[in-house]
Amino acid sequence: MIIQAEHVFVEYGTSVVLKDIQFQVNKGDYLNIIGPNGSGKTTLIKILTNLQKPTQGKMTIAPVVFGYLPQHLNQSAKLPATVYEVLKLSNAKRPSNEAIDTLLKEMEMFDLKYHPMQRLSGGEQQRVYIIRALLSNPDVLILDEPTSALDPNFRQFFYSYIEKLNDQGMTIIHVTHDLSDGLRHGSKILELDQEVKFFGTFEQYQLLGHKKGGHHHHV
Ligand SMILES: Nc1ncnc2c1ncn2[C@@H]1O[C@H](COP(=O)(O)OP(=O)(O)OP(=O)(O)O)[C@@H](O)[C@H]1O
Repeated sequence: MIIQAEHVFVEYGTSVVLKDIQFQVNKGDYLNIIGPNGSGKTTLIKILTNLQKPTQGKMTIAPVVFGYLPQHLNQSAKLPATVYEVLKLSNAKRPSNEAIDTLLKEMEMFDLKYHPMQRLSGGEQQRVYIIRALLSNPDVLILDEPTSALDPNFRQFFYSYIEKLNDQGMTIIHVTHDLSDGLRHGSKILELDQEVKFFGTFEQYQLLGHKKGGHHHHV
């Protein structure tokens, strides 16, 4: 067991953002967190990454390494640092140059290694942050809307890459608006709208009449 939420509430003054949340994540799970704007997804991720505490209830988190790919690109994208500097220096683990080069090649970014971040496109910057998250070799990888700036080809490549990591035992937590992305057999779904609307496998979710890709919310 990596994460266990028991009756978790988050309240801001009188407004209840998360209500009686219960779910658990086991090692090797692929969990998709879905729900409309304002449904509490980001708040839940903040609790998982220890940036926020529940108002009530208990969130138990195993002492494992979390990697986090945030929804919004970091402002460091405006700094004159190069791709290499961002990967090497902004990573607590100080990854080896070999590990950096391998991932740069896999993500088709090697030619841009010494380019300043501020001159990369949005999708290229997003790839750099993907590589940075992977370089920390996390036990649990949290992806918050990771593909918003990625073109369809790279998006497909990205998800098959993530599936491979999941096959090797990495736990994946994927926040998304679009269920057509990143879904695979055996993956689980946590549907939020203040409270848990659904928690179970993708197959169970389909049995309830939900279709792949049919879960559209305004972004
Ligand atoms: N610091 C805060 N103070 C008061 N209300 C907050 C605060 N942070 C978030 N909220 C409210 O909590 C609710 C849930 O926000 P949250 O960011 O978790 O939603 P979300 O599901 O991630 O939405 P989106 O899909 O738009 O990213 C929103 O109504 C938001 O206005």
